This record gives sequence, C-alpha cells and structure tokens, in this order.
Amino acid sequence: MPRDDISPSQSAPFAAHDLPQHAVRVKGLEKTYGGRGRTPAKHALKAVDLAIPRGSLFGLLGPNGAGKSTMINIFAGLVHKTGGTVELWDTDIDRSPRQARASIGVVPQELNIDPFFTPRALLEMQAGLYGVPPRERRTDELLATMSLTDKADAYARSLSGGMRRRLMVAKAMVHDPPILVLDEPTAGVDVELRRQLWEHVQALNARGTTILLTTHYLHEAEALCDEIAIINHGDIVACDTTPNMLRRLDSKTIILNVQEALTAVPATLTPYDAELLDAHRIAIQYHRSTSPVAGILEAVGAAGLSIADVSTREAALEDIFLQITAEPDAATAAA
Ligand SMILES: Nc1ncnc2c1ncn2[C@@H]1O[C@H](COP(=O)(O)OP(=O)(O)OP(=O)(O)O)[C@@H](O)[C@H]1O
Repeated sequence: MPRDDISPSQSAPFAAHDLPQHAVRVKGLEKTYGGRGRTPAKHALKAVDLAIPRGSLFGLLGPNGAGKSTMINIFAGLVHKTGGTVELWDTDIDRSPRQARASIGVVPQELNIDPFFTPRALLEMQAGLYGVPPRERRTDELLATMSLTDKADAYARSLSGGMRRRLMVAKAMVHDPPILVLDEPTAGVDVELRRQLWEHVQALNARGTTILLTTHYLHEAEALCDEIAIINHGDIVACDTTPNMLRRLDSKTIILNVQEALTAVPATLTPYDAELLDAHRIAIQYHRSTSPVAGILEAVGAAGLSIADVSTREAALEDIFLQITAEPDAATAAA
C-alpha cells in the first residue's frame, strides 16, 4: 500500500537507548465487522491482550477464521479496530498512526508481484513509496540478505516461488522496520523452499528484527518460535514460551498391541486412562511425570495378556493446539 507520507526519519527508533521492552503491545483489542443485508455482524476479535517481546520470533497460531489476519491488518492500518489499544514499538496506532506503521513491514499471504518489474526496480519503487531518500536505500543489502543478488535485474516473472516469497520479505523491509510480520508465508510452499525462507527469516531475527508470523505449520512454529500465542474464535486461548507450552501438555500415550482379541479394557487397567482402540490395541494416556509404565505393564501381565508390540506418542504442539481449540464456540457455531 503506497505510503508516501512516511519518511524514514519518522521510522522506528533504532538508537540503543530507549528500546521498548515489547515490540507489540495489544490491550483489549476488539473488532466487530458490521453486518450487511443478511450477513450478520462478526465479532472477529474479543478483547485480545498480547505482548510480543522485542527481538522475539513470535508465532500466532489459529485455525481458519480465528482472527489472525484481522489483527495483522489492524497493525498494518488496513482494518479499523472497534476497541482497545495497539502500540507498535511503543507508539500508539491511534495517536501516531504514521510513526506506528513505519515500525512494521508486513508480508501478505498473496504474492502480488508485477511480473514485468525486476527485483531491484521493485524495491526501489517501494522505497520511494515509503519516502526513503535514494542515499538511504538498502536495495543491494536487502537483495543480498534475501539471496536475490543474482536475480536483481531479472524480470520478476522468471523468479521461482521461493524467490518471490523472499522478494516480498525484502519489499516489506525497505523502510528498515524493527518489526516484520509474515502472514502465513509458507502456505503452498514446498518443504525445501520453506526451509530456505525460514533460514532467511531467522537471519533477520538474529540481526534484531522482531518477527511475528502466522502459520498453520505447527511443528514449524514449535521449531522456530520462542513464544507462541494460540488464537481461536477471536480469543487468545494460550500464550507462552514454546518450552512452557510443550510442558503444559505433559501427557504421553502408550499403545499396547496384544495377541488376544479383546472386547473391553481389562479390569486390571481400569485405574489408568485406558481406551480400547480395536480388538488388539489399547491406548493408555499418562503424565510423564508420574512414570506409570512399569505398573501398566504389570497390570497387562496380571490380566493374562501377551504383548505383541508397544509404541508411544509424545504430545506435539499440534496436540496442544487441538486440545485448546477443541471446545466449540456456541456463538460461532450458531453464526
Ligand atoms: N471484511 C470482513 N467482513 C466481515 N467479516 C470478516 C471480514 N474479514 C474477516 N471476517 C471474518 O472475521 C473472522 C476472522 O477472520 P480472519 O481473516 O481474521 O481469520 P484468520 O485467522 O486470518 O483466518 P485465515 O487463516 O483463514 O486467514 C472470520 O469469521 C471472517 O469470516
């Protein structure tokens, strides 16, 4: 979006002193989209509180329609909130909208790149839209950071999907914002390109850029992000450091494959959270900290069963996500 009213001198303060503790601070953020005709109003964000530490690589996870894009679009000035406050790099988006928006670069979901521009021309044009004077432009540096130097003067249409994504990241960084937001950047991107993109994003983070990303790839958020917030039906349902989030769900599942055909869970296993998956498989959930495996195996032996095979399953972030977002929201279900 063209913003010729933003000069780099207004852009985020990078001076060593006075750096904010939180890159993004959201309090009581509300968004209700007005209804039209037969379409009812939609309460998309419900009193959301969120604090993203400066320098973090922060993941915002949620199913389709949870409110992720609405929040990002409010940050970017594309959607007007209906309540609450947002501070970007310690700047309130209502009080100083230009300065606040100069603090962030947003990489949207769609790859809307003009195929007849070269990456260099595109970055120069974007810098011009942000009012960055030619001597302060970082076009070559950004091209190098995103491994696009070789393609600097090639038509964008000749770039691969991965290169286009990286060009979008470079485009979001022309005004040197301290916060970079990536909205579902890996949707439809193959494994290798995804890995490359994450390497570039991690490199930016290592240089001090605070990164906020939304993704459906939960294992990636687990691997990449230091902190994760889970949003569902416009509510933040969990927010914690990644290790704490994993610790929250300390449960593990042991699956016993027995030789005998069963019709019910044996009585000796009733003290445990056991479930008959089929005639030969029993799943037992337990908390790692209670270490009941020896007791479980003893109970199976006492029931006269012979174990053919044993497997276990760790709780992944995906399990946490499913557990936390499983409860249906009556209002949404009715909508
Ligand atoms: N312009 C709009 N007018 C009315 N309702 C909207 C509008 N934009 C989004 N919504 C609704 O607000 C809710 C949140 O949408 P949003 O796009 O923020 O979710 P999301 O988490 O980004 O989902 P996705 O992963 O599918 O992009 C959804 O129910 C959506 O249908």
